[in-house]
Amino acid sequence: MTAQLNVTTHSFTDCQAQAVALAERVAVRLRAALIERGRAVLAVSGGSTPKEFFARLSHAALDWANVQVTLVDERWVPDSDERSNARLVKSLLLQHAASAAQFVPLYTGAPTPEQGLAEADARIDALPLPFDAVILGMGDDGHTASFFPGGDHLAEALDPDGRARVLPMRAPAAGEPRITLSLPTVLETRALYLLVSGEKKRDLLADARLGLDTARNYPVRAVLTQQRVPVAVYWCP
Ligand SMILES: O=C1O[C@H](COP(=O)(O)O)[C@@H](O)[C@H](O)[C@H]1O
Repeated sequence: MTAQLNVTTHSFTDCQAQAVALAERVAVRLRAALIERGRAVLAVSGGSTPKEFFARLSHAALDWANVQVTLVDERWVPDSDERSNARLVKSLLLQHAASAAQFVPLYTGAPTPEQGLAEADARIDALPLPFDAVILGMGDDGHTASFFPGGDHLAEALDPDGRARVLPMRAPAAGEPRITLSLPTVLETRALYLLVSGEKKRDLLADARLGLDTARNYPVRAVLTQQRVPVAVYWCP
């Protein structure tokens, strides 16, 4: 018998509505965590898709001083670089009400992610996991976090029983070297969201979920088929 897949999809007619809905959902999650535990932990992706979501969430009325925000993955560049995911988060999410949040970067300033790994690992280890919410994105090649097709640490990163919290990642399509939370770390969360836009990504997700043809090998399939945490896909055209 095939196990029931753990994925629900929320489709929106436009991307503003998607961003508003996800920001409201995540704010509810963070507020609940603040009431229950006095603190909240959020991990977000970079790239271009979450911009509007970040802008919306930055205005959420909640006790941001007790919220820690980190990244699902990072390009190994300083935040002065336009490719930096930390730069994106600082410029769009950690603004307005959310400027009081504590940001925990993955980039350490070491020359390579391999050399910065121990420090990045210690930063994640110091967080009061599980995360209250993790926001994933997805590239056109089926990568999510920095789980890139052909990545040098892909198998280790996707190992459901792997012990590494963070891993370096180098891949032909990744551009610069990366650092990424491993799949088990991504799944150590009370809520998991996958924020995507466009018909191409919608079709890619459907193929990956079903394991059709080449989509069988898309790294995002590991997230869609795991049974640890329900996945809520937020999609807009
Ligand atoms: O490189 C990255 O790409 C993915 C997807 O980005 P998008 O531009 O297609 O939205 C992102 O989720 C990841 O965090 C980032 O490092």
